[in-house]
Amino acid sequence: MESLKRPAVLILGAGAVGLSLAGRLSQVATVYAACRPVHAGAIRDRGLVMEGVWGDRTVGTVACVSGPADVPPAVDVVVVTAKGTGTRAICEEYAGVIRGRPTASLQNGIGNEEIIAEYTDTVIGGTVTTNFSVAGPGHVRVLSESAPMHLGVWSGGGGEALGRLIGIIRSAGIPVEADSDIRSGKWTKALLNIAVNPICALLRAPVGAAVDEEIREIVDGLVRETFAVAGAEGVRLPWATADDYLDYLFRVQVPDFAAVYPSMYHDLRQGRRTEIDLLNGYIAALGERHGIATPQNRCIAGLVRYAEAHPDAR
Ligand SMILES: NC(=O)C1=CN([C@@H]2O[C@H](COP(=O)(O)OP(=O)(O)OC[C@H]3O[C@@H](n4cnc5c(N)ncnc54)[C@H](OP(=O)(O)O)[C@@H]3O)[C@@H](O)[C@H]2O)C=CC1
Ligand SMILES: CC(C)(CO)C(=O)C(=O)O
Repeated sequence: MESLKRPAVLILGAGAVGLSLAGRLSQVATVYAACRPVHAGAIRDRGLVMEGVWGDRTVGTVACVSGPADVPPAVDVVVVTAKGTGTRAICEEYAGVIRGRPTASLQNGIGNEEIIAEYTDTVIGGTVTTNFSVAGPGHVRVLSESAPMHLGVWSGGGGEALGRLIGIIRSAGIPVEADSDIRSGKWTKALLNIAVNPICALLRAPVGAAVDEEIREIVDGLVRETFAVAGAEGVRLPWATADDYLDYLFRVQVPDFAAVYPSMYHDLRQGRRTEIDLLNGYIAALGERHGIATPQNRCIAGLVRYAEAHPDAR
């Protein structure tokens, strides 16, 4: 007989994405969120405040954890939403919890699932094409949503776990689809981040800045180089050519996110390391390996690294 137990989800690295997800999933699951004390304190005091397209509400049922000792054995599935710069550290910290449990990543960039796979057999890759930000302690804002979440088995026999996780997310009312080629899915999402995240972070501009004639030419170069590198890596993207993707980017994605700031913008403003080496920096490094010139990605990655290191430049 099917168990009627409420599923239990642990979210590792709960900030803009993870707390928003925790707020929604807590309608249908028991949710534990590993977050920083500033969020945990506010959430314990008055609940998690959510605003935007995922609903305006205060959620009183998210349980914040401050270390693996706080995590109960009943957890069924783990979802990592830390920045890619913190994936290894959080996997190390929660290694005993992750081991033996299906663990999903909703992070941007390339390389997180490989790290998680060092800690558990069943890894689920994922993407989320929605804009989240932290408005204050224990307070998140969800603005534009452009596509359903995508989840797919990365490694291990995770078909059943994938189905369960999709069921939980869908029953919370979040649009989600199974992706039979999540490696390509991660690259597909990365195209958008490569195209707009560093530019908006450096210019302190929302995504709509990409339509400016001068900026559009740079975006064009970043995307063309990424297509060339993806081709050399044997990644199958849903668009046959860079021009086809650029058409989608400027017709759908840029308008959907025109007024909002991407995650890398917040990283630079707050003096945090960015995910540049999982995005444009990764393309530049792979390009070098394949003998493909990636001057635009090298240039933008260098500018972001400089801004990371020099407070006056951000
Ligand atoms: N924001 C967005 O619109 C979107 C973001 N993404 C991706 O999702 C991922 C998360 O992004 P986002 O939510 O914006 O990032 P945030 O920085 O808002 O959230 C991550 C949170 O995890 C915390 N954290 C890191 N390590 C630990 C730890 N060991 N224990 C407890 N807390 C920890 C961070 O704290 P601290 O900062 O102190 O390290 C931070 O509060 C990224 O890969 C991003 O690119 C994907 C789609 C949209
Ligand atoms: C889709 C987008 C641009 C939403 O903000 C994102 O992935 C990010 O901010 O990193």
